[in-house]
Amino acid sequence: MSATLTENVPVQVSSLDSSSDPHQYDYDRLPTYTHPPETNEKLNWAELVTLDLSDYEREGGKERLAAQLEHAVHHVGFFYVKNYGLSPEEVDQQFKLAKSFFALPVDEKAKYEVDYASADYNGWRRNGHRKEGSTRDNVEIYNIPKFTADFEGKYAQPPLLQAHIKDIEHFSRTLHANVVLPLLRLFAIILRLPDEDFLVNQHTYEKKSEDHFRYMLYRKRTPEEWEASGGGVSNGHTDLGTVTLLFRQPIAGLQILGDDGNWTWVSAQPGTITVNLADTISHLTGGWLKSSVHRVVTPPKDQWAYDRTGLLYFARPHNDTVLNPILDSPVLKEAGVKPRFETPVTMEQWVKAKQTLQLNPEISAKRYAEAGDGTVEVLAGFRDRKYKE
Ligand SMILES: O=C(O)CCC(=O)C(=O)O
Ligand SMILES: [Fe+2]
Repeated sequence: MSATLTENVPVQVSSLDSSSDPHQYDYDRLPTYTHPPETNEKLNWAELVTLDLSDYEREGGKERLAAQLEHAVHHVGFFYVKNYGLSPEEVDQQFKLAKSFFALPVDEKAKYEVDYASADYNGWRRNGHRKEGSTRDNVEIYNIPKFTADFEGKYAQPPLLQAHIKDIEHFSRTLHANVVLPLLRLFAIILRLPDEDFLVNQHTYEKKSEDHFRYMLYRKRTPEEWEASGGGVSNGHTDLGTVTLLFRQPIAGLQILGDDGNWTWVSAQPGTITVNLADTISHLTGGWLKSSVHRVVTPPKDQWAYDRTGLLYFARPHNDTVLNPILDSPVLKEAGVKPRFETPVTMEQWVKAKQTLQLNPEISAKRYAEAGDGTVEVLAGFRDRKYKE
């Protein structure tokens, strides 16, 4: 079924066919991407803070932003950022590439299919991989690793993306430099760490880590298909890394589970990226920074006829980071946080354990069934659980 790429064997990166038109993938020759209209339905929207990152470099800016963020990262796990240093044109180009990539024939995309069994998520994840109600999921994913020596030559890109690889690299690196690293300094300020760069030093771009940039497509469905999917497009989950960045797109669907047990909808704020905290930053703070439970559900009816296209960036610490609570934070000391694993676990082990469950629904189902209490041991005594309605 899948044409997987073998790790460690350098793959010849495909170049444009010399006989073909070298301009065939120019942005102005690709199909246009326009955001679908927003819903008119009244939904129970989450109230989230918005950080203006242009304040970051100003005198006292970091402290102002940290104060604004403190409640959100401890209790909510979700917020927005704006003014992150990429132009609307650059963002639109990436939406265009996402749309064009998913429009490629299945056989073409299958050449880049992920290696599910090895829990290697870079490449294309096909739709229909997971059961959903009485049907199967309709979500496609394309993951691109960091642009560093560790990944060079390991993942071939289709000619469409290869033609724009410099822009994709610039986009990914900018998100890391302009959003991920500043946020990590704000977290350090909130945790009152003596070294503001403590977390930054565990997340440098050049050292090996499993950060990745993602195109995602939730394909539109017929009313019958939406009914059959049973309402839950993705199950409630926490992301496995440090933070996840989600570009604004207007199809409602993303929901957050609040402390009060209620799900609220995340709205599409113009010019923003939605950020959610994920498991690793929670492990590093013994649960003090909140890895938020979220899910994507069937959109409101007035949006059923549209595809939902996602651009995401997943930030993660270096693979050799040990996921124990940071020792020199007065905030964590006061809170008395404890390690979340029975024995020390590295990021590399954590990624493998969690991705094995995420990429292999049958393994996940079997292990949940064995536990029998709605939970599963991911690794070293740390358990994930199912989140129901
Ligand atoms: O598409 C979204 O809004 C969220 C996707 C998500 O939760 C994920 O990919 O982990
Ligand atoms: Fe997620």
